[in-house]
Amino acid sequence: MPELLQKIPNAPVTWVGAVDWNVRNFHGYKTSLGSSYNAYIVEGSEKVAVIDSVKAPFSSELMDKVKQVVDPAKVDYIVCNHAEPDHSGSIKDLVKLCPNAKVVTNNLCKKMLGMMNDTAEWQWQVVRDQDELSLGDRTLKFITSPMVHWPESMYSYLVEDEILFSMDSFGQHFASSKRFDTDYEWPLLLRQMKEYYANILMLFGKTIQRAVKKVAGLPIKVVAPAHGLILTDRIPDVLAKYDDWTHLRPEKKVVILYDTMYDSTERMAREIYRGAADAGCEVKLLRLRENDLTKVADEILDAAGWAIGSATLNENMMPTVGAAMTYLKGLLDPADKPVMSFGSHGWNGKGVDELNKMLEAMKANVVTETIKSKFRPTPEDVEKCYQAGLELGRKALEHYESKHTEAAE
Ligand SMILES: Cc1cc2nc3c(=O)[nH]c(=O)nc-3n(C[C@H](O)[C@H](O)[C@H](O)COP(=O)(O)O)c2cc1C
Repeated sequence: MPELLQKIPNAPVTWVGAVDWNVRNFHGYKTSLGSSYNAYIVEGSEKVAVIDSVKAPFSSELMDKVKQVVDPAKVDYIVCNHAEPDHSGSIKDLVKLCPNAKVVTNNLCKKMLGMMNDTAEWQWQVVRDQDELSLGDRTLKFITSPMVHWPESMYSYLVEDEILFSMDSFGQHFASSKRFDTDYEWPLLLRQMKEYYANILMLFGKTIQRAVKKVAGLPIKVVAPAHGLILTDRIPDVLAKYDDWTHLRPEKKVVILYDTMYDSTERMAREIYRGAADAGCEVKLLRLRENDLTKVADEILDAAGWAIGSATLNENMMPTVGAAMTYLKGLLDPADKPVMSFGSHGWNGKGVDELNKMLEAMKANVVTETIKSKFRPTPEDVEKCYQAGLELGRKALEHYESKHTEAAE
């Protein structure tokens, strides 16, 4: 498919990745617009490097594209920035296709690739932070970026053309025949980038801040991530958004997550909604039966506060609520956003008790007493929910102020 080879303008770099039009579930993440696995060829005057590879089912596509750009025997280096199989899954085939190529990566990534592949025959060039590799008239520089997204993650930087190969950071799950941010309106790019950040990177805010600081002094004309569109025009906008997201700097927004069997918990959720809205917050009400975890993470990322409610089912919370809590426990650390819990039960209310144990385990910032109702909420329960919503809304606004004041200092 030669039409899908795309060059980065004014640079000896060709995109040779694969577009995954049909993926709708990426280890649980609902990828409504599909994705892409981006790989690149850099042609220096003396040496040629392939940067990253694609998910194994797309391997033959990558091999065909590499052959269209260069004689595989003339590929000197295969750079691996991240060992996750969606980017490293075809390295084994590249190694076979390019008999003279060394796999260039850091020591930890080398070890991980060894645990995922039979690497006995691979030739290696192990690099460290800030090492440079000459391709003749071009230079690749390697910048380690641990925990963006795994411990072995690193950036590659093409010095002369000022291109940062940013691996998972600044990526988006976005299938397209177009390759650049200039091909789309900002709101769509932003939506895909935020959803990706929330679901893949939210836990790594601090390590991403460190990595961004490490490359902040470099001139960067192009950010070429391992998923989605390549950034040329929108780099400052994206960096500003990453600054907000990595600091979990919220909007004035409260998100209420809940599930219900016979609507009593929903009645409570609606009253909390009324209270938080009266406090001055935008409020989102998400019933977890209908809203997937991808949406939950996306909404929580920029929430200043949240509430979580469940009916009691068989002495536990509802499974949809348990799934949301498990997902959020992984993504929210520290869980300093103000939160409250609530729910309806018939006789022992163990569902909300279990929910509270999970809030405790995630060291959540619980700001109101739990509200439990027996079957249908009484007028007193309804009033309690309204007041708790009001309080949650106020705490959320305080949280918003403190996060934005921190930023201004
Ligand atoms: C299948 C089933 C299992 C239940 N298990 C429990 C239970 O273990 N403990 C309890 O207190 N209530 C239990 N209940 C009662 C519900 O929690 C109660 O009806 C509650 O009001 C439901 O809230 P909802 O209207 O938000 O769905 C159960 C109800 C159903 C239908």
